[in-house]
Amino acid sequence: GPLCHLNWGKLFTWLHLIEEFALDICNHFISSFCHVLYAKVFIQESPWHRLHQNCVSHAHSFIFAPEGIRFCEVELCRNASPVIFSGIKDLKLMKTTQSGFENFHRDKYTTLPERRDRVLCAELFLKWNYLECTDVDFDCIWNTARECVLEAFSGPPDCGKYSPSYQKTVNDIQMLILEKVPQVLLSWVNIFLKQQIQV
Ligand SMILES: O=c1[nH]c(=O)c2[nH]c(=O)[nH]c2[nH]1
Repeated sequence: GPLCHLNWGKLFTWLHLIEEFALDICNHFISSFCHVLYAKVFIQESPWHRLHQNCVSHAHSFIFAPEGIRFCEVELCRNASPVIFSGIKDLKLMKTTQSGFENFHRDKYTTLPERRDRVLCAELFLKWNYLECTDVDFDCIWNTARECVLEAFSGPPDCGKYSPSYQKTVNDIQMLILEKVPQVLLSWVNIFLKQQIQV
């Protein structure tokens, strides 16, 4: 499409942060074409890490790190401020204990028993947007948000933290992000259960 006509070499020299790169692309289309009123760009990183054998970097082999994929969505309307979302997807986490599902509403159709101990294996998706889009340290905020997820999901290393439902954990993650990252306006968090092994 029209992207083929961009000078990719030049664009890549601007590529420090995916959020800034996405905003550059939105600005490019809005400023280049007067009939373009709205632009939306989605970018996700591919976290390939070079393999190491006995502390020697491999010449050509890489491993895809499943540490969560960083992405952003930037929306820009002509004559308006951009809306920037940053997020983490495909973050796989597991708790082998300290997870249950209890105290949920029951009716005559409910068959699911309450659980006080189960293995919770989950894939997380989260994104957030910003109160202000200027002078934002996107890298630092992304790392802090990720630490909030890991901390709220797992609790202290020695004893952990009991989760009575993944919904409660979603809420804990969101509360911690709002507490630790004042630049965040709203956050969206989803936990998809992958496997539930009842204990
Ligand atoms: O934490 C949980 N929340 C649910 O809503 C749910 N539903 C289900 O089958 N297992 C679970 N676990």
